[in-house]
Amino acid sequence: MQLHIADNMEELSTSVANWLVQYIGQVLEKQDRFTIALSGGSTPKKLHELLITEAYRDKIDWSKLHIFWGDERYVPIDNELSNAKMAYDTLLNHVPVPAEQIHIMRTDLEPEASAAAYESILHAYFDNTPTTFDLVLLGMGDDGHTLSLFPGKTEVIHEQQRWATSLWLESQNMYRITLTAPVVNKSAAVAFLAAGANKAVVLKEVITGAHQPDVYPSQVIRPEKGHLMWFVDKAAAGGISE
Ligand SMILES: O=C1O[C@H](COP(=O)(O)O)[C@@H](O)[C@H](O)[C@H]1O
Repeated sequence: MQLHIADNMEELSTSVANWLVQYIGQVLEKQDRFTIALSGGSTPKKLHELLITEAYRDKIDWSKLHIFWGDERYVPIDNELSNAKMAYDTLLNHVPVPAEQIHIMRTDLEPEASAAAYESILHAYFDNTPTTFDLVLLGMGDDGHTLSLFPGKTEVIHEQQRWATSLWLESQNMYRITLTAPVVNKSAAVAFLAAGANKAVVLKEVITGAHQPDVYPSQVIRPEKGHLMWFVDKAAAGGISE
């Protein structure tokens, strides 16, 4: 595991953007597509905004990117809570990724049908490849959740077979659709982005504490062969050092 600590959100997003440009370029020297799962929430917004600036936009061959999501809130795509809407507004509406290479988690189907449809897409992409995604970008909530793997949602946290599933979240009165650990842990690289002092206590437990994935679901993310990176700001790092 590699831990990168930036001074603030701006620097954190810049480090990830620089690393991303270099990593995508390196992967595309060996293959003709780059598969990436985006995260939702608020943390990636700054990164997205940077990637569409002149400094970065032309350094990425967007035509070769294939876009997925790590999880989705079961709301219509024009709802402010939609992870897909956030990514379109801040990134995808501004870069030339072919529409047929963008795979949203659908919320116009029943939650379980949507998860099953997503799994079919994932299997079509990855059944004959040694790894799944080239990169999964993840966030972490201040309760330790990542994707839509929330504390106490034991069955979903410990899922072994399915690559995508749906779940009901009482606390938010909402269904979620999420990738599961088996498909994420087969990725070539996973990068967590976390910022803010409200994440410090949990981040320390996730990275340095005992393995308790039911309490801290982010701990279930352990790529089998791929790289695991954490990009965090000083506030989230608290007392942890690189
Ligand atoms: O609900 C969610 O939250 C996490 C963390 O979001 P953040 O606002 O703290 O960055 C996010 O990674 C996930 O995709 C999203 O559905």
